[in-house]
Amino acid sequence: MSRPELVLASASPRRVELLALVGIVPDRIEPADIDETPLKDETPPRLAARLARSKAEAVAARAPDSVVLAADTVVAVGRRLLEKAADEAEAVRFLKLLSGRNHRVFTGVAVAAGGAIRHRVVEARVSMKVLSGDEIAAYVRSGEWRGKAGAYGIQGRAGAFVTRIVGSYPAIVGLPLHETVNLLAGAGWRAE
Ligand SMILES: Cc1cn([C@H]2C[C@H](O)[C@@H](COP(=O)(O)OP(=O)(O)OP(=O)(O)O)O2)c(=O)[nH]c1=O
Repeated sequence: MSRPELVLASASPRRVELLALVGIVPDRIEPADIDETPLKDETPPRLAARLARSKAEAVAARAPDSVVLAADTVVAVGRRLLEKAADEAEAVRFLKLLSGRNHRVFTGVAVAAGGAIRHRVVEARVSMKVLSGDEIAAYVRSGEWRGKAGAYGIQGRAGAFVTRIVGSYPAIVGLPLHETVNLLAGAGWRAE
């Protein structure tokens, strides 16, 4: 029996690269365009779950016979929730908040198949060294922060800012691989 089509509901190039590491190549990529505004008093893990599910549902509505995979990554520091920075000034603010502290990264991953949807939320804890004003300015100039939750990329230059992580590294980069493979297997989809 042939496998159903696998659709990745994401515009994130990192998610494609992470899937490739475990031998998963989506048949199609169709980013979901949804409103990512948090609800009032929504916790970071609930937000990551809701957005991952909404992205998967939005694309599954147009591809009911496919297996649809989506994810969402948010950063939480203290009581603050950090999504993607809108501009350089916001990126500077985010990096000042993360400097010399621990924060948490939550990635929700959702798989929709056959009218059902299942999800997981994976947490990682990240410690960052104290960042000087010059380091923040140089990092923001590099542009690497664009399109990344919390305005940094652990897989890039900001990897040198990180002193310790507890939890899933691929979840920080945008997709927890263990949970993703399990969710896909639960939906009857396995890599060849
Ligand atoms: C913390 C962190 C996040 N990120 C990325 C992962 C996600 O792509 C992005 C968070 O934004 P998301 O809204 O999760 O995803 P996206 O906008 O890139 O793509 P789509 O909504 O279409 O799926 O931040 C890194 O690449 N490295 C990091 O260290």
